[in-house]
Amino acid sequence: MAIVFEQVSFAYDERSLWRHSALEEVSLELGTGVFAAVAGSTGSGKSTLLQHFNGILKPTGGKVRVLDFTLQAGEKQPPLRELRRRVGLVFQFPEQQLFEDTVEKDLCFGPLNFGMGAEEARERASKALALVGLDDSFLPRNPFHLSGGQMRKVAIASVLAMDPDVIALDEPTATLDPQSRAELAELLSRLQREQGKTVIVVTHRMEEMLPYVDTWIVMKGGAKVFQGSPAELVRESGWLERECGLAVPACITTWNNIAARFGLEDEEPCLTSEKLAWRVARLLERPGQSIMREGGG
Ligand SMILES: Nc1ncnc2c1ncn2[C@@H]1O[C@H](COP(=O)(O)OP(=O)(O)OP(=O)(O)O)[C@@H](O)[C@H]1O
Repeated sequence: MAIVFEQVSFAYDERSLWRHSALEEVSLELGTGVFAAVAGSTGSGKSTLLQHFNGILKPTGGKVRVLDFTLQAGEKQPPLRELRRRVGLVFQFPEQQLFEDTVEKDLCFGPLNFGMGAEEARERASKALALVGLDDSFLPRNPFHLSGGQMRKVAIASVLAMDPDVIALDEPTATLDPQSRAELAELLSRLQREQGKTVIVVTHRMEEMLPYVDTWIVMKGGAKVFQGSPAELVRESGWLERECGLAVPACITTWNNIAARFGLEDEEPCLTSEKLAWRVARLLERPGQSIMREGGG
């Protein structure tokens, strides 16, 4: 397992009057090499959960195991430097990730900090930049003078430059244009499929990640209320939408309607518009079939 949470609780300002509980006894397991996504309404604890993956936050109750590292409430913490080399975390706001006056320095910071030579660090920087669709002309630029979308891509590249085993990203597609959003989802999927990376994405836009995700986690009020495959998510989507404020993608709702109409509940759901269109076309080829219910409903 890449990540195991055992009854993990976390409270901000734990010892003060302003104590605020953000995670409540969360248990979960994520296998090595999975593509997982974390959904849930605003304030449900997604970012707090993610920040436990590389020790930015440490549990105030329970135990977190990430790769070979264990973070346990009340126990001595493992060396965080090595944990952070192997688990890259892309923050919700790129300004939290970038601090140098050139993109090159920001991208080389991690590799240099972990002992690489200047040339290798620069190669890593250039490669990571290319992965997110930016060329070397960005290297001398000030990251704080870039557009919001470019800045986010640089923040993602700064994590990729470290070549971590686990990549955790907090709403990475926010501020990206539609094409860049699709390219990023595809890139993350490639890193998972071709390089065996474990990828975890916090997202409010479930539809973007639907074709790629193996495991969905849904948070509510600091608790994990759901973990399952895409097919299980589809089956449970009604109450997740009602009870957890989840913005269930239109293709899930459409699939559920089609599955109910044609008795396909046991079939693997079609979760992209292309697959849905193809499946509906096949259904309509059946003799005497119509997509409309009798009476036009
Ligand atoms: N630094 C902090 N100090 C005190 N409380 C905090 C802090 N950061 C977050 N919280 C609180 O912890 C709870 C969980 O916040 P968190 O940011 O993890 O939620 P989230 O699901 O990621 O929300 P969003 O979708 O809006 O980013 C919220 O009630 C939030 O107000």
